[in-house]
Amino acid sequence: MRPIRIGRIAFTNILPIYHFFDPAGLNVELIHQVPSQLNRRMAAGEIDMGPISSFAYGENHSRYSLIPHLSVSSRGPVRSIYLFTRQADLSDLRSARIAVTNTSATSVALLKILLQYFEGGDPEYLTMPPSLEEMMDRADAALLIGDDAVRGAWQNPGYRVLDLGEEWYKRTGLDMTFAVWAVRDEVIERLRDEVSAIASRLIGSKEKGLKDLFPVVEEARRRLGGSPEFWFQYYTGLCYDLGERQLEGLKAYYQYAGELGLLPENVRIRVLDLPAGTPC
Ligand SMILES: C=C(O[C@@H]1C=C(C(=O)O)C=C[C@H]1O)C(=O)O
Repeated sequence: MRPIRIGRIAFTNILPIYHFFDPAGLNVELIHQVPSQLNRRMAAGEIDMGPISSFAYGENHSRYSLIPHLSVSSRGPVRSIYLFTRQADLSDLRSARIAVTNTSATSVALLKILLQYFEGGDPEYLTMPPSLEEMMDRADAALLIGDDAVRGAWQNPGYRVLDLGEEWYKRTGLDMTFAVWAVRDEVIERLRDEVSAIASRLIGSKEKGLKDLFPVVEEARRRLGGSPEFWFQYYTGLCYDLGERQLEGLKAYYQYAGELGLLPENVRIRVLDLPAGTPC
């Protein structure tokens, strides 16, 4: 039987879930990609389960289900989804030209919700590879996510940096879920026990990673540099659960995205009934 193909986000944000993930005894293959590629490959049937943009779940809600207790979420600042701008506030960008990274789906739609729904703007968007310098050469502001956002903030040559997790929280008071763990329904129908075993192993490795953050922080530093304090703050500021507060934020995000015509209306969130985890 061919292995179950599991996605893995090619950013340090995911390390607390995967650092201790031991695939021994499971027939799996790990596929590392940026979120937009994971979204595309999951939709094409080339990945069976794994993290995708919450936005991509919304596009495919009729044929995907969610693995419980796993997400990449924040309540307030996320510290790796940044809009770099020459202006002071989001409201100054109502008719700006904004470059958005081609690695994201959730955050691009989140920016549209913030600017169009909450600020009444109508900016022009330009999708580009994640290079802060080239983006700012062509636009008034640049949206970066993941490691590109972290590096961009460290190298920032003087732009104002707006954290989209914080901007969402200020306007809604809700958590924001950027990535969810999805599985294609067709895969569950064939391989329910295998999916369940992998999900339990991932939830277990996350609990170990969050309890024992030090090696996770060391791996992040090996990959990107930065101080231990930075990474401890980063990882403890993120929430990796999919509890009630995250689901409430996700529902609101789908509602706004539906109203703006970015996603279908009435996205249905279906979470598989699998073992319990620890809520944020
Ligand atoms: C917190 C993050 O969440 C992410 C943002 C995503 C998106 O915008 O589509 C998708 C997956 C997550 O990696 C991040 O990338 O920094």
